[in-house]
Amino acid sequence: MDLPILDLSAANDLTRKPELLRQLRRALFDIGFLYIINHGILPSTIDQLTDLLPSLFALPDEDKANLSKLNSPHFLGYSGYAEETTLGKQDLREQFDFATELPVVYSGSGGPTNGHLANGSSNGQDFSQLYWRLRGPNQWPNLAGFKEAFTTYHNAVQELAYRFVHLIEEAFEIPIGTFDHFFGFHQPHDSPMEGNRPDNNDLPTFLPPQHRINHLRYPPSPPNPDTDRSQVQPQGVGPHKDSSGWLTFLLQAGNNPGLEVLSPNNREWIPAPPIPGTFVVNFGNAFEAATEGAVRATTHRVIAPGPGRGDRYSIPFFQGLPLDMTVEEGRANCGSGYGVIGMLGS
Ligand SMILES: O=C(O)CCC(=O)C(=O)O
Ligand SMILES: [Fe+2]
Repeated sequence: MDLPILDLSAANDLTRKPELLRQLRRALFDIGFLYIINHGILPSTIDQLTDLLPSLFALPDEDKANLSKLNSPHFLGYSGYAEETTLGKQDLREQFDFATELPVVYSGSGGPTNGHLANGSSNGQDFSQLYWRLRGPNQWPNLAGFKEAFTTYHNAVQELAYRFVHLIEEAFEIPIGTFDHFFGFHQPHDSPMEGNRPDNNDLPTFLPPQHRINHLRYPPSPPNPDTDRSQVQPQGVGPHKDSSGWLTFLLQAGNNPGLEVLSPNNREWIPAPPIPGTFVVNFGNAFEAATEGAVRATTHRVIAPGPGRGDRYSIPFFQGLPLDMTVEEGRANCGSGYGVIGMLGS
């Protein structure tokens, strides 16, 4: 089984669009993983960021320590090689985690005053729940051009993500813009795209969410005479579903393979090698919950490069959701309001 490759240029061509939407429906319900090509992001936007990855990871240890995620209540920053684990086993990668640059809103102990954003504005919202601590600014590395390259990339993938959510709505045959309010767009005209949801008046309002963008380096594993079979395939990151976010847009930078996707019958690992000009798209746990399992948050893993290979770099963009949104609110939009996605998938 190969993963489908969807050509997003068909979205602008009325003769090709129906087939694109059919492919998208199949991909959503069958495997939950796909590639997109002709996605509209400029190669220069991608290259400016990926060209900086070797220098980012070559920063002195002291700089990395200063940027440690442990310094950040928002869990943004650096974590060192093999410091994180999946299923009790070390992930053989190091990473810098960044996110949409946003001010602190948390108003519990140590945060700004209840109901006031850190920039002084008040919207009457209660930000005392601990989960609001997750929202806040980045720790920026001292690396010329990085913040600018990151910000340009962030904005471009955010726009792609919202455009892609609209395509999913079309594939589900629910009104375009149904999910817009998850992303802080309260009226269709707030949306960067022309959403046409009929009636938004009764919907809860949310702050625009924070997207998280991890920058990952998987170094080649050293030659290992160990006969332990678990060492034969070094764990870059162990089998998991994406927990933070709605959709994931993964950029595999360079040509080092390693990503594998669990097949629908849970019996085999399907390789998802880098394909130039593409992103890999998959769905997070929240999407699975909101569609009551109709769209799967598919398990995947990364095998770290073997001895003698180069570093593998990748950049997953986890599309954020409002921290105060409940599963019921997610479901209400997928189900009773506009058509039952659970039934579409069955
Ligand atoms: O590095 C990759 O290709 C995938 C990483 C991943 O699945 C994750 O960080 O959630
Ligand atoms: Fe993942």
